[in-house]
Amino acid sequence: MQTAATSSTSAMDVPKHGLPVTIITGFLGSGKTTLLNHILTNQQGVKTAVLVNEFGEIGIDNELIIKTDDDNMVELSNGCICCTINNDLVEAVYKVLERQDSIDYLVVETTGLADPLPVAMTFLGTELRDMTRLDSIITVVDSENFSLDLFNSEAAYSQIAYGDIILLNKADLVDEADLDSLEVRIRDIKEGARILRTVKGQAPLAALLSVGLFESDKYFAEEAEKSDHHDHAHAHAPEHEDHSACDHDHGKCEHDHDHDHHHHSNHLENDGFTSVSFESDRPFNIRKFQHFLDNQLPTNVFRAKGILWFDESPKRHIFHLSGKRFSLDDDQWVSTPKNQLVLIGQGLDHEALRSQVESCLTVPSVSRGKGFGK
Ligand SMILES: Nc1nc2c(ncn2[C@@H]2O[C@H](COP(=O)(O)OP(=O)(O)OP(=O)(O)O)[C@@H](O)[C@H]2O)c(=O)[nH]1
Repeated sequence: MQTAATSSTSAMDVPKHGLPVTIITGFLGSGKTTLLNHILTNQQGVKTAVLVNEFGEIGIDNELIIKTDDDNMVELSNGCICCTINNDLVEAVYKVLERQDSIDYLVVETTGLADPLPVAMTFLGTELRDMTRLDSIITVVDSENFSLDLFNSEAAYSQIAYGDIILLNKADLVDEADLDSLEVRIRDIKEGARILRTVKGQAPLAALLSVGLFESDKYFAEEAEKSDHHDHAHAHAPEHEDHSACDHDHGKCEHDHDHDHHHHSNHLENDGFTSVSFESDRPFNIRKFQHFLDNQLPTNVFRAKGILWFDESPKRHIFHLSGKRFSLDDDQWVSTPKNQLVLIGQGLDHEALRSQVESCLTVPSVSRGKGFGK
């Protein structure tokens, strides 16, 4: 294992030890960003840095995460945190640590398709181990859409299996009996987890943060066992090369996903999920977009999110689709209007979707040029 001395000197000057870290994981659209916003809004006096990793080429989340006083958010570029991001994650955490005077807590939001274990191992198995303290993994579950077999997703299983705290979120959308049976199924996978029922992630922060539920000893034992079974060479940037962590991480990937390290982006098609990202500086025609949603959007699009601009509206519209449910909320534009939309699903026909979305575009109406909507 490479020692910490090989990392950047400035990073090693960081005196901060044991920065508490919470990893928020959970399937696509389960409510991770909503939970994050709940935490950020209610953390009185605690300066929290946020690392966000998103699935899809356009980072919509950085628009959706509430801004606190200090610029505390670092967006990790598109990628699977499990493989591509390992170095970026280490780098990003260093950046946070370097801001020693301001940060008390770190929250990492993974993509909905990430296995949280490699993320945890990045904290435990690299030089970050000495500077951070993994507090817990929080798994957000969409109580309405949750199904382990539906997506045949390894990641979805892993998210439950490694959750220290599991939020049965969207409790408002299902009845009590469904929540009870969901809880039983989840306990089958993860005995002993702290299970809380939430609406919009609204759990008391004392039950979520600084709880000390992550047991690293257990992980090292499990992972050491796994790493005995494979020999894995992986090209991490030399300054952060740490094969104890790397082997562990990618051993899991290899076994689970038949993973090819020369094609990291392929791994993003995790469990068959891919994303189509769409951006335009032209507005949508609202009727055409409605037609797209009602008649064209295939059922294999499981998740969509967008910041939408309609020619007919002066407002900025926040669009979400999770499962079959979609919502459109509005607020004010603070920058020049444009359209950003990400569609995520299994077996998507990228070309068809792109051309359908494109055909919803229209030329901005003349009235807009005269000031309407500005
Ligand atoms: N009814 C209901 N809707 C919720 C709840 N929590 C979140 N939502 C909605 O679910 C949608 C997805 O929430 P997000 O917080 O963006 O989910 P996410 O897990 O961050 O999504 P990805 O990062 O794309 O995987 C949004 O429209 C939320 O407003 C809840 O408890 N009840």
